[in-house]
Amino acid sequence: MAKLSEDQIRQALLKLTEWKLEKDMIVKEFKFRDFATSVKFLTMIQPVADSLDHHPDVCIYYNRVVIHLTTHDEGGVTELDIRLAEKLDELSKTLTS
Ligand SMILES: C[C@H](O)[C@H](O)[C@H]1CNC2=NC(N)=NC(=O)C2=N1
Repeated sequence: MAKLSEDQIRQALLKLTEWKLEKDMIVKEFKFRDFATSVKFLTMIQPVADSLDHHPDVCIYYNRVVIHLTTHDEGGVTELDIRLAEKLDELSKTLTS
């Protein structure tokens, strides 16, 4: 899948919640009530990432989960990153509401 231009990425971010463009990645910090919920979020991400064959870079800091998305094979952000970001936003809502 082809790398998106900066304009295309910024346009795509408009339909996402609180994702930022940082160099060749899009980044978001998700906040949960505790560490168990952070870990649960990660376990929910795994099947989605495997089904898309697209995997996030993840850091957990107690109740915060920082996700970096990029397409390693292309060296930048592609439509796959945008698709995964949308799915992560949906998943996170089931844990915070
Ligand atoms: C062989 C496999 O399809 C590739 O290595 C996939 C796996 N998951 C991936 N995830 C991400 N984020 N970028 C990739 O380029 C990528 N490539």
